[in-house]
Amino acid sequence: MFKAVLNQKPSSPALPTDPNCVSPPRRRKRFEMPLVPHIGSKKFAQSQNQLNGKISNADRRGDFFARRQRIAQQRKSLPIASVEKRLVEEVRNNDTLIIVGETGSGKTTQLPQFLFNWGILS
Ligand SMILES: Nc1ncnc2c1ncn2[C@@H]1O[C@H](COP(=O)(O)OP(=O)(O)OP(=O)(O)O)[C@@H](O)[C@H]1O
Repeated sequence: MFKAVLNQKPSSPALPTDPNCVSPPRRRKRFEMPLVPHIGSKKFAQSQNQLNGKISNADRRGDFFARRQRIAQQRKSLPIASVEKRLVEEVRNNDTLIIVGETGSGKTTQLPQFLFNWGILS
């Protein structure tokens, strides 16, 4: 029975060979993040140390709000934060988007959160 199913011809032609099938053009784009003082640079390390130092005592006491504030500040300091809105628009407007940015700029950890917050992912 399995063999019989495999030998059956499809009743309609496959989409790619159908001359009447015109697929819409795919929109592709390359998005390059701006270079900003970043991981590996002294300035970035200093800014992260400042952020860590500022609230670390409250953090140690398990202060939820201080911890949340520190995370928010660290997220804001990442290069990807400055292009959040533009990036979300590009994701909306393109079928394929290649995002180029320095290592540690926030592509992996921040982009999914942006897409969730802007209602693109649920
Ligand atoms: N588990 C973690 N704890 C603390 N900080 C983290 C953690 N994971 C990532 N980070 C920090 O978050 C920032 C963004 O990292 P992320 O992995 O999103 O960058 P990326 O652009 O995807 O990097 P890559 O190109 O190397 O994958 C970096 O500064 C990184 O050090």
